[in-house]
Amino acid sequence: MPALSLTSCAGADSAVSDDNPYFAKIADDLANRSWSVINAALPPDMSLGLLSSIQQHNEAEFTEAGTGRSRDHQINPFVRRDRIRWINGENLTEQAWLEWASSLQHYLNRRLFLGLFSFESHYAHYGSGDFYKKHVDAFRPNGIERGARREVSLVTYLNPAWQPEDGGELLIYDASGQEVVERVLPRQGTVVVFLSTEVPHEVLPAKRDRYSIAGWFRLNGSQEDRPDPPS
Ligand SMILES: O=C(O)CCC(=O)C(=O)O
Ligand SMILES: [Fe+2]
Repeated sequence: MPALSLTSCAGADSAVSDDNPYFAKIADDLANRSWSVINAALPPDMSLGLLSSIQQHNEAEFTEAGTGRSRDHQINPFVRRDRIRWINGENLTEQAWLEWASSLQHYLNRRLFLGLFSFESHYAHYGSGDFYKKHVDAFRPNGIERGARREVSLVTYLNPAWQPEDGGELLIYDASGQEVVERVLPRQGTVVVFLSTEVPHEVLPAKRDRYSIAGWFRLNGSQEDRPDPPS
């Protein structure tokens, strides 16, 4: 059902200058089934740089991750246990990551007319035993909610040589949330992209330190009385 709401415009592709070979596959997958998993999609030097960047930060700089936005924000250790640190482009690797995400954003806007407006992302560290229960990253607008809703989620993994016995798999469910349609090993370079309101997913308990980045492309949340981003 969600796939129907996306109009894919293959013809526009030829006018797109980005030649990242993975972007077309991501756009096709989003249009056809709302989610995409691509192995080795992030350049290895970027994954390695991001891993060393996350490891250079003191654990004290990471905060317990919560759920819900602003006033509804809650820390709930029964739902998720990872610790996060927002990425602000403070070194060359982080800047390269933000540029990579920005070219994907522009590609998806041109191919699928998504109107993605901004991007935010954080490192996530799941220690041994940490998990994130089944959830969606955003709820469909209900006419009351204000602000820039998360539209497309982007996740990438930083651990080299992750093995099945290390746990921490990402489970992707069908729209009903009942059936697992894909199990993703959190291996360095793998990129997962999905429609934030449409794809229930879950992180199984990790059995060793699991390093990743989770990010979201948002729609423009400007209101007459309030510019986006809110000050
Ligand atoms: O790390 C993952 O595999 C997914 C993380 C996630 O679902 C989230 O941060 O919302
Ligand atoms: Fe999520």
